Amino acid sequence: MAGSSIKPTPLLKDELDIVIPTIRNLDFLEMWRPFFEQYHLIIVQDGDPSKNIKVPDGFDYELYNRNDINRILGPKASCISFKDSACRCFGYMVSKKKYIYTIDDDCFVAKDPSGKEINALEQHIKNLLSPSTPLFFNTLYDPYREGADFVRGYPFSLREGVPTAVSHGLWLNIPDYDAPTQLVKPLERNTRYVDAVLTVPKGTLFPMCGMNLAFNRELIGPAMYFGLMGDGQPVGRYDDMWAGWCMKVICDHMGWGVKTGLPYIWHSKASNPFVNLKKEYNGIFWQEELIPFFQSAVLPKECTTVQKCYIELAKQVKEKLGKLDPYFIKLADAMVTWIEAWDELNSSEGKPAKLPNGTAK
Ligand SMILES: O=c1ccn([C@@H]2O[C@H](COP(=O)(O)OP(=O)(O)O[C@H]3OC[C@H](O)[C@H](O)[C@H]3O)[C@@H](O)[C@H]2O)c(=O)[nH]1
Ligand SMILES: [Mn+2]
Repeated sequence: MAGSSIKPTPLLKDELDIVIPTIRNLDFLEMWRPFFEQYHLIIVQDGDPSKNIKVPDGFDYELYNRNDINRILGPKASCISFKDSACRCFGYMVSKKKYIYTIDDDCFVAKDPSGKEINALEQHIKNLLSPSTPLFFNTLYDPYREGADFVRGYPFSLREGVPTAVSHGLWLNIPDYDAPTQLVKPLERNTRYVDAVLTVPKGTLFPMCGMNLAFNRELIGPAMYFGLMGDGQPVGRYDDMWAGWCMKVICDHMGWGVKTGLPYIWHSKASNPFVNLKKEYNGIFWQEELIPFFQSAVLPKECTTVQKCYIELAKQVKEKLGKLDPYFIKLADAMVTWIEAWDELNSSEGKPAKLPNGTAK
């Protein structure tokens, strides 16, 4: 019998949204079409709302520009950054799905060492649907992967693992370096494909990059606020870092896991290191204080939901980081506004009506 031409239904087809921040164009979607076409896209158009962003035919999407964000959130729109990829978190807020995958518009399909095209989304879904092991390190990496397992000495009481909240993918070609590193090593390219998925151990922070990132929105969505960055703010390119530090403290508190490693994407554009240095310089200085803050952050046992954890964290940011710079007082307030907006849009009566395939109502 001739091979069936029926395409298998992609995993989580109706339970996952792909969120793309863009200030450029969406031509990269052509390369992702085989992997993305059956998923719903949420495009967050940054910059000039009067610019028309063309979405390639055949994709099911909703597109939000700054006018839409202002219309939907009203005064609470102040917590969504402008002129920074941090705007992507608006897409997380308006989604109704259980899972989110977010990808930058200069990220393309990479190839594994055998030359096979990598379906990054499929790998992220596998990562999210299998447990994490933050409480005890498995030296053979992901024990739930085909052909691997827990090694001798791994406590059986811990082999069930914990729910996975975040899957952090990596990048071939242009690595996600900060500006100083980019300036020192302008020609460095990441050519090393490491065939591993690791759980970030409990109590350990890491620099989360938003370029190739997936998460369980029902678990950790309210903590995935990408902060106040870009236009009118003293810092940029710390959007995903801020979210990653808040997220990890909350995941550790809630007993959830965070994975990093596969899948790889091919990152094609190196952003301008001098522009990046201007955006980053406060962040590079402040992070020497921010990391000890997050490392020592304790959430009381009364914080039984992500929203409660996040509000408590915002309180501690205001109390302890407000003296570092008044920016953190503004950021702490924006964190609270984010949760208020999240709860407003995600309570049953608060959802904005949507048009299929196009801009929001
Ligand atoms: O003002 C802006 C600038 C960019 N975008 C969109 O964000 C995505 C990332 O932009 P780009 O590829 O130019 O920046 P990178 O330096 O490579 O990105 C890294 O650092 C910033 C972010 O944390 C990002 O996630 C990192 O990968 C891209 O889709 C742009 O169109 C924007 O919306 N507004
Ligand atoms: Mn990029």
